[in-house]
Amino acid sequence: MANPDQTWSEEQQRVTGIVQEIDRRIAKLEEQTLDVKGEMVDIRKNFWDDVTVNFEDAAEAAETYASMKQQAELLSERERTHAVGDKQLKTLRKLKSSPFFGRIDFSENGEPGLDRIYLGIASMRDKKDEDYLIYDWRAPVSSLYYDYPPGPAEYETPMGQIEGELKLKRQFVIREGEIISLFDTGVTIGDELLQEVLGKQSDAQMKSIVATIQREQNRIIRNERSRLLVVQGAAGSGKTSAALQRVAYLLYRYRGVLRADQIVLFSPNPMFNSYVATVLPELGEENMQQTTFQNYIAYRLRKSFQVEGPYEQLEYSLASADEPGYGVRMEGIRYKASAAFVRLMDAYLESLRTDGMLFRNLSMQGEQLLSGSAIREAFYSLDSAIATPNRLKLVAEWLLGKLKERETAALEEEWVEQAIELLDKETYLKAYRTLRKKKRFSDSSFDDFDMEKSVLAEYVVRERFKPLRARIKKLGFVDLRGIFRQLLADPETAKLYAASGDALPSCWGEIAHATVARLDEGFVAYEDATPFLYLVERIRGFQTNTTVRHILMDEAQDYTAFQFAFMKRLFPRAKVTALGDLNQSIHAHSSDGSGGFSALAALYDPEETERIVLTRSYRSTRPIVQFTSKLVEDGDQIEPFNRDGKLPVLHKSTDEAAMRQAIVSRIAALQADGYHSIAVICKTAGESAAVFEQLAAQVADLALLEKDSSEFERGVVVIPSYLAKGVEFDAVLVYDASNAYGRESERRLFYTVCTRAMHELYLYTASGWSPFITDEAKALSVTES
Ligand SMILES: Nc1ncnc2c1ncn2[C@@H]1O[C@H](COP(=O)(O)OP(=O)(O)OP(=O)(O)O)[C@@H](O)[C@H]1O
Repeated sequence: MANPDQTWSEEQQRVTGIVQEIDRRIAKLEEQTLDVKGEMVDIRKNFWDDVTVNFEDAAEAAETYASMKQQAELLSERERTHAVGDKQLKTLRKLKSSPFFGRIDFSENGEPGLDRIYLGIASMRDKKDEDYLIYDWRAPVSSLYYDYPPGPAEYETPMGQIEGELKLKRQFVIREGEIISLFDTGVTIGDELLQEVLGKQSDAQMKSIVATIQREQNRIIRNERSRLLVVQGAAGSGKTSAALQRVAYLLYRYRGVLRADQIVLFSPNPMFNSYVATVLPELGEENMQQTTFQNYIAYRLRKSFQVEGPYEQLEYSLASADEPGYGVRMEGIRYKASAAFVRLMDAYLESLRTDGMLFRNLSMQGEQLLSGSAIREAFYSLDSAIATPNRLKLVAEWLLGKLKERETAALEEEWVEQAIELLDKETYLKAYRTLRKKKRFSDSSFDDFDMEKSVLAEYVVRERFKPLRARIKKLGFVDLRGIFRQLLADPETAKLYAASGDALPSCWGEIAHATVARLDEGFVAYEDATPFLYLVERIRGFQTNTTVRHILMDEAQDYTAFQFAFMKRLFPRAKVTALGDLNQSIHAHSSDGSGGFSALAALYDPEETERIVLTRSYRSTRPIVQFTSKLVEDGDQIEPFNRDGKLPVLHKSTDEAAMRQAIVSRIAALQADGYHSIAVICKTAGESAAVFEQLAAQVADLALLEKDSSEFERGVVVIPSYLAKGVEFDAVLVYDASNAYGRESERRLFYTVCTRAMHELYLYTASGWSPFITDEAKALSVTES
């Protein structure tokens, strides 16, 4: 920096100038929006005064309708203008506090002069609307800021590559229109600002990282080429942050074409949704749709079955090791998640083209109209080259024809007359109106007794057959549960469809038997839910969603090969961003690697697939990252961001009561140090509830987080291990870090738990230590008792 004081004062002058301009615009916009608001209120208040209501004849009614429509359009146009003004106001108010966070000076090859570019959360032009005072961080030129140190640099624009030299890169922290700090940076985004941001205490809400996006993260954010973008990133490497910034980028890049509701973020649980909900609004964008895969499954199956959720399955896998059938179920969970099972199911579905479809009898009030085997015959008499869903549609049409014949015959039946007599006045009138609408008769002809009778008979019969008609239209005559069950009822059946080289688990017979028993009780275990739904959709025709253009799957390591295959079919037009960390795979199905990203990548053309690896971890202090990276096998690849802090503490107590007491004292000490977000992480929900009970009396405002909690709370919480995924706390206290985390399948869960800590990490035991805390890890921590 040439002369730091002078630089500072020049930059401050610029800030002040921009703030004045923003003030002017805010005042003008406020006035305008107030006017529009007034007009809206007026229109609403006087809506009916300005509409001439007259329904005397058709012409008058048409005029009334036209004038109502005009008023409504005027109102919605005003509402739109108001919403746009409101959005602009919000952005301006944000810019007012901190107009920009970065500056780059760029000299384009072959062009005279130097472009001085200031970056902020939105663009703003000068008074004359000629030059940019601030560039949006998502503008093409802004990527220079994230991608290059001073020196040769280039960026992509829709018109092609621009090359040149970056002469200066400067960072700012500006609050309430005052520059708090300012520094020129040599490398990528300077450590100073990151130190400051990361050193802060955690919030109940995730924050935007717009000012400090790292180069690798920028590649994720701005990626446009790939159909599938896979991000493998260490714990705390900013996967979720990058995903949210990516949504904001896409909304900017494709503004006018892409709407926020065409982007879906699949997150691990409802609480996580609340945790990330403010990032986009903070950037002046609308939130994308957010959901969980479980939500979708439950929505589709809950009418017919009791469906298990992923966390119930997890609880079982963590807490039921002593129950009979545990080993078999765990093996079943692993196998049913695998790509091998997708292949088996595909082969089975293919075989149904020529044999094996099951149909229900079509009956109504005790009368069988058609037997399942007759329907089956009709199905298989159709050309097997026609896809199953289309064949079913043809069968449905045929059935509707049969139904029509049956309805005609029914018109003469005795029950019809009785039913007509029992019609109440309202139904009678309804029948009259419906038929009049269809112009079956005039007012006078309704007096005709025979006509009336025949019309009412038709009505009565149609009503009686209505549910059956609806069932046929919805293909309810296909015995989907039976078809799924058939694959399992005889364990030998599956062997016919397993691809060569794909062995069935050795205990397949027991797995199949247990699955059938559950199905017969109307219960669908979580591991069966996606395969069953896959079968349903493949047979009936996938209910695809073609409006969604982007899906982002956070914690993607927890999805099964089956779920990936399902999602691809469900959103055929969507690009996919899958973000995960194989070291944090916590579901039992992941232990054979089948839930990993290879299953996902196999679904897409390698040409359209890109993979980005993030190894730098930002969340935790260096001592915590160094400690936690010793808990997993390939941990030495994880690079800590250089932020200092205390060594993790291993606290050993003589018994559980002493352990709880130590935890209570630690919470008090952490609070005295000014930490607000503190988590006691237990292994299971059951243990969390018990620990909460015991601690609640001694820790003020202690909260228990459960799988259905929808808000991520700040403060002191007790939380089960798997729910802490994706979120972070100032300090983490791991309850019972003993052999309770002992099985190899629990290693990643243990790693996930410990990596939730930003500033301080404490592990407690009243017996021995978990085998995952190796001597190397112990050497990187402090032991106390
Ligand atoms: N470029 C960055 N600038 C500032 N903070 C960052 C940056 N990248 C990540 N962080 C911070 O690091 C923390 C972890 O980020 P995030 O939760 O996105 O990581 P993750 O990879 O999704 O983690 P995990 O897999 O462990 O859930 C957050 O507090 C986030 O704000």
